[in-house]
Amino acid sequence: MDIKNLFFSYHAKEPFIAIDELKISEGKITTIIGPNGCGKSTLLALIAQQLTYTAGEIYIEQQNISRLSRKELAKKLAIVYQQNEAPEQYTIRDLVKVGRYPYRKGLNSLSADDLTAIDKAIELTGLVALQDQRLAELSGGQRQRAWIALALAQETQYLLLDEPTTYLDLHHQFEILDCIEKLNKNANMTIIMVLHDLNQAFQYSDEVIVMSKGKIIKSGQPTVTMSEELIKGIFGINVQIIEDIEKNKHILPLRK
Ligand SMILES: Nc1ncnc2c1ncn2[C@@H]1O[C@H](COP(=O)(O)OP(=O)(O)OP(=O)(O)O)[C@@H](O)[C@H]1O
Repeated sequence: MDIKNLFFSYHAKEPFIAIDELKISEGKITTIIGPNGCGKSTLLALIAQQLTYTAGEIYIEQQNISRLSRKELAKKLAIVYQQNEAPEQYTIRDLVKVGRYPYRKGLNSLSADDLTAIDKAIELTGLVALQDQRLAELSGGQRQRAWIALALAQETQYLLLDEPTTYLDLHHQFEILDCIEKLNKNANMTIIMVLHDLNQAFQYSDEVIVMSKGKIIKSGQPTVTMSEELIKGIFGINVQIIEDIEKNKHILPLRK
């Protein structure tokens, strides 16, 4: 994905989001990090064409995606928001069926392709046994996986996730991140997500994008990009980057 000269403002004055050039690699996991209010969700929403930018272009495979119809775009790119709402009486399967809307014509019944995509999405998210359970009866982690399954049923190359681990306990946070990693590795999906946990960004991302005040400060491989100095500069906290016996790096926040 290529983003060029992207400008956006919620208010008419100066642009809030200002990005000259940003490339997001296909087939990789890219995580956007940065302090509260720096524009992470706004950037995701701009990529997903949920907000109209004042200038700029976003290309997927040389195609300017602002020119695509909603259905065409929904075949290329799916987004899972931080908070998602659906009728509580829906079962997981009902919800996942919604992901087939870009492929459906009118109110026709589901095609064989639709059913295959729905089954695959439910399987990839580990929800086969729970598929007839109502959303109201699910835990936060199961519910999050159900929304990811809806996005998968869209059969897109790109999956965008806005803070997919919010409100989940540590076990379920890792469950979701492992599920996302599997989608990337096994289904070759390009993942663009927002995370607050810097260690999780470190461990699960091929690339990170560091934002501050609507701008991209740095991007690249996490271990190269996220230095102690950069984290101090962006978040105003002292950290130490340490290595465990398996040579994995971890960010250790220090009290001032
Ligand atoms: N609909 C809106 N109208 C006006 N201002 C908005 C709107 N949505 C967000 N903002 C403002 O834009 C800025 C960026 O918000 P955004 O949600 O993109 O940040 P973020 O980095 O995702 O933050 P967080 O980490 O807190 O989720 C904030 O100052 C926010 O108040």
